[in-house]
Amino acid sequence: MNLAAMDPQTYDAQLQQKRIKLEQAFAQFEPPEIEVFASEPAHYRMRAEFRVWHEGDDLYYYMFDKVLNAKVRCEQYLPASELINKMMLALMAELRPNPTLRHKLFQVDFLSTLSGEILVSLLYHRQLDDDWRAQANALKQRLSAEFKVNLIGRARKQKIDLDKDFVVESLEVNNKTFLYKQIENSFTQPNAKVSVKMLEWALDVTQDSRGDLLELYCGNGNFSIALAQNFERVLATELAKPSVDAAQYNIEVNGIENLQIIRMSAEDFSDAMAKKRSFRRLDGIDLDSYVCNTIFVDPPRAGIDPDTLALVQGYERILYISCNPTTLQHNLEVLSATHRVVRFALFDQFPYTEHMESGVLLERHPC
Ligand SMILES: C[S@@+](CC[C@H](N)C(=O)[O-])C[C@H]1O[C@@H](n2cnc3c(N)ncnc32)[C@H](O)[C@@H]1O
Repeated sequence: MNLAAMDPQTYDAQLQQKRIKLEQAFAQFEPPEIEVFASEPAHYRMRAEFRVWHEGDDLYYYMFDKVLNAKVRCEQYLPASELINKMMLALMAELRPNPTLRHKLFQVDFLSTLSGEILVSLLYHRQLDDDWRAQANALKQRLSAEFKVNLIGRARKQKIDLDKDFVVESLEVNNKTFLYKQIENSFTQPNAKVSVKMLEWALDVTQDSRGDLLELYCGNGNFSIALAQNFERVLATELAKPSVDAAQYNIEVNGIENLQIIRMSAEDFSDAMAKKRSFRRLDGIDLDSYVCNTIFVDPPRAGIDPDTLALVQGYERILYISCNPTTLQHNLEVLSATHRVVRFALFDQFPYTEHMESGVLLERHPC
């Protein structure tokens, strides 16, 4: 974290620098002009985590500043949503004078939404007992006068949900509302408003699609749910069980009837598609019945492994969302032998940092 860089006055200039850097890094692939999607310059992060410092009777949130090489007290945090900032103040005012709730508390995580829900996780270096539970319940009651809040207590091998361990986000995508269950400690896009721009861009680049869609690394169905309208059917896979459970909920609550999610790693799924191995989880799913011209991938920072990349390369159109330009570059070095980049976007998910989220649409070279 570099707190000095977080200056809304310099936001536009910082984004231009990112655009230039991305343009230079990908020049070898001769992409069309980059489409740039800016963030809000403040209050754009829906998640934030803070360490907690104890100093006599005082108690405060802090972050580690890489440039100053020091911890910095945070009463408020510019990147975090307004809801998180409001909750930071209300929560700390409650925790500071409460011996039970502050005892050995070392971290607080916030997960907020545009829908107004917020989840607060309190992390401790001690086991949590009935006294903690009673105090936490009373705290939740008091906070509920002002917030749609849920509290979770965590300690080594212990997790106490006072009510539920998720929030339901509501995103307006091209004038349609989609609901998304987001589970504590599972992957969700951090910048909700930029996430909406990503969904709208993905809908735009796939609007003339034919047939079915195969999606790898689908998380809680963030893209799958929105993209289903552009395809006959969607088959999506994801490794993490909580995300798959959230995706099933999201299919139901959004009334999506042409989307099926399977819990499987991309590597195993590639083996199944290549008929190298068979898997019980695929019983009842006729992979050969899917007619997919398009594959959609949104892998973790490590990018796509070689076997999965070989599978991806077999499709006519590849839509690739990436949170790591370095691994995207490596994967494009392989894919560019058969495909060319026809759309290229920079989504500023992570203002004031080096991180860059990009979107690439590739089409197979004509033979
Ligand atoms: C960048 S996130 C994208 C999630 C989703 N597309 C979204 O927008 O929320 C990458 C996802 O890949 C999943 N993942 C990580 N390694 C995987 C693997 N080997 N096979 C399948 N999924 C994996 C993670 O659990 C995570 O949900």
